[in-house]
Amino acid sequence: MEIQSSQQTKLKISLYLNYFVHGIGLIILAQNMQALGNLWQTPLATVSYVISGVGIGRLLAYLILGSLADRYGRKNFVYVGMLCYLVFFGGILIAPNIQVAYGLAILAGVANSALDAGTYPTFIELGGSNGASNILIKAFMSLGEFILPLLVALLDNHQWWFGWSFILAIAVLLVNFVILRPLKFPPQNKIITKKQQHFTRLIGWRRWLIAGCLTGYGYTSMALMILYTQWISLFAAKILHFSNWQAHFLLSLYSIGSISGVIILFALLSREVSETKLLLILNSLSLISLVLIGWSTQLVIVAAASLLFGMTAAGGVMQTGLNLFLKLFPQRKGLITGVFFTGGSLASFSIPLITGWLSKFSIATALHFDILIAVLGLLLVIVIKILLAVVQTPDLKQVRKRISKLDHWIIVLLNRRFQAVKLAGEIKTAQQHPILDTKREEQVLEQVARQSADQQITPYLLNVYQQIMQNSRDYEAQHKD
Ligand SMILES: O=C(O)C(=O)C[C@]1(C(=O)O)C=C[C@@H](O)C=C1
Repeated sequence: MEIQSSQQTKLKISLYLNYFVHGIGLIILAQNMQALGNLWQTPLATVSYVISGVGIGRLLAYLILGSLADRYGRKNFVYVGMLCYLVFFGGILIAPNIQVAYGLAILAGVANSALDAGTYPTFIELGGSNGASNILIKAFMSLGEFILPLLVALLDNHQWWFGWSFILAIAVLLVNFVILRPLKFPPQNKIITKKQQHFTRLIGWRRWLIAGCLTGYGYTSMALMILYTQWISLFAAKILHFSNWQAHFLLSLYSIGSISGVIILFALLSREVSETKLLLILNSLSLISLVLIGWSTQLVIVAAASLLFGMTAAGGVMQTGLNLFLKLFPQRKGLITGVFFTGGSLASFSIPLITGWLSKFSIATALHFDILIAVLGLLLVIVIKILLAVVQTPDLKQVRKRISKLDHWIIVLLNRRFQAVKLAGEIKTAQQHPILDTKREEQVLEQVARQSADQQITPYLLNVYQQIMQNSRDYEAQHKD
């Protein structure tokens, strides 16, 4: 069931459009603090408290929605994300008080989680080159984050209603609903490449360790960016004694670096450059640039290092980590997306708290903490690289141990299946229905084909199931009275 390439392009555009809206959603509350404060008749600090609801929503929803997305289909979750955002953008404009606004902010966090759980796995399942498309998600988010402040300033200059920026987001979402509705998503959970099959040889503690490292990487990769964007301007002004303009310009350089980083990374991943190699290079470079920022006092060096840091730490390196994670665990892509971004959400939540405390010693300490995070991130990537390099074919004894463990579960489940089948047989006898139900058997086989994780295995699974059902019928016939 290949999707036509024109359909694929439409699907990609539609998924990207959502992230343009998401980029707007990320900063729309912060950009309209004054107007919203007036609307709810509350001070700015209270509006800022509402913004924290988004983080809570994400933390609550990522794991739950991620695992559900594996069961109920990607498209439904993209819909849920869009719908939640629609309610958020519309609701904020008419929220009667701060409590309702807080609830809506939580909903924005849920929207974020649902979109991610539906979208990232889909891009991987569309196949193609190394998940390069996932990197462009970052570019569309940046586009939204770039356009919104300009729009807010335009509305403000003309003293027009601030709500128009919310209406823009609603309009894009509505148009996107129309675009998305007829589009087909790729089949879920197929192991596609030879390389991915190679990774299924990774068993036992190594598999768990890699999963742990990649989850940790979800935390460090997000923490790296959050910390820098929060403290760099203050650090430059107070510690390096740069002018106010220079201090803020560092953040702009970081953004320019980030956007060029996305383009470079997209090109490299499209050329099938290995993800682990990229992670290693990018994390080493961001560590070097942070060291330069932390210890140089020269404007030119700090400025160049900020550009490099944006390029390497905020140019899609997080998405690259997730791509790798998804390829290693292709059966539960939704759940993996949820786990990875839960790490990221924990970073967004904890870094402001930790660095707030560190800044009591000095702002330099807060910024230098980013170097520690960069070292940690690099170490995680090195461990991942080593573990993947030593993936070897396990010996016969190990494989058989694994087969025996799996057989144990299969037997438990088959026992339960036969018990249920017996019950079905008793009901059919009572209602005078025949034992054989061809239509039902077709449904069972369809479900097997749909849920199979690997298309190459599907015909064998279908054979096994035909045998199981034949034995079920025999069992039902034997216990008829
Ligand atoms: O669903 C039933 O009616 C069953 O008896 C179970 C079952 C099965 O094994 O799945 C067995 C025989 C029928 O032909 C259809 C399905």
